[in-house]
Amino acid sequence: MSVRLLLVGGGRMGEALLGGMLAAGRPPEELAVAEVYAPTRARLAEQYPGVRIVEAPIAAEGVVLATKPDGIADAAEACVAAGAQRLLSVAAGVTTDAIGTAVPVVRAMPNTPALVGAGVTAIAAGSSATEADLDWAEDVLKAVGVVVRVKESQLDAVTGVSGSGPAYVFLVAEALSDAGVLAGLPRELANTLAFQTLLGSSQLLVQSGDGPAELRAAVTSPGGTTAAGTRELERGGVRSAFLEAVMAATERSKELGRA
Ligand SMILES: NC(=O)C1=CN([C@@H]2O[C@H](COP(=O)(O)OP(=O)(O)OC[C@H]3O[C@@H](n4cnc5c(N)ncnc54)[C@H](O)[C@@H]3O)[C@@H](O)[C@H]2O)C=CC1
Ligand SMILES: O=C(O)[C@@H]1CCC=N1
Repeated sequence: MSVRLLLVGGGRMGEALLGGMLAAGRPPEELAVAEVYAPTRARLAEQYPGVRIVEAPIAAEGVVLATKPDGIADAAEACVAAGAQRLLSVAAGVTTDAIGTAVPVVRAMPNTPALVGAGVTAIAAGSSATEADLDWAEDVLKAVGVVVRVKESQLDAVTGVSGSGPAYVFLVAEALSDAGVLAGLPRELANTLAFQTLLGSSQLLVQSGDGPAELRAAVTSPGGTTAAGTRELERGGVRSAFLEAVMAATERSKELGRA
């Protein structure tokens, strides 16, 4: 009997999607994971009871391909040979043309906050994928966060912003906490202040409808502490560092697609 959804690759992204879908209430019996690495299979089996954990692809109505970019085309072929009806690839850079299987392919770029239901995923249809395939992909992914539809040509830039984005935010979290310690606070307190500030600021940004410049102005009293701190961030080139980081990640995504 074929499974509803097979995840191929139970690594960091595959597990974020798996954990997020289960937390959102998807029944474990509908899900399977194909993972080549035995210790990972053992860990997943223990952590996610009810989910079928296998070594190689099995027949599935739909498949999420979450192996490394250079293994995606082979994994796709193996899934189609096993009876997959449609594929959703989350690999950075690899185009749907390069995957080029006999079944429809949707390409997506999710991010790891999917694990806590707060991901954002952009999806794009390959040439043989229909609106119904995009609806299917959106249905799978909306359980773990916001889903947006883009042109496939935009996915490298999406990767630079939101696929890799959590790593930039975690770096900011580390730096803000380290700065608190430098200013004399105990680590645990600095972590609480830094992490909750990131969470609260993100919620305010998304929920208030105000733009970041407006919200930043509301924190910045004339001649006050924030203006003094912001001047140092600008002096350190933080804005330009973000521009360069996203451009470098976008370019790297394109390179992965050419490899
Ligand atoms: N980690 C992230 O934040 C994101 C990753 N991605 C994409 O997700 C994919 C996976 O990335 P990660 O999870 O970070 O890598 P990872 O290395 O943590 O996971 C890959 C997993 O696939 C397994 N694997 C390799 N070949 C396989 C095969 N033929 N069949 C079954 N399992 C196989 C590996 O043993 C490993 O557990 C990549 O293509 C990446 O571009 C996309 C968005 C975000
Ligand atoms: O670093 C990477 O290549 C993957 C794709 C986006 C996030 N992680």
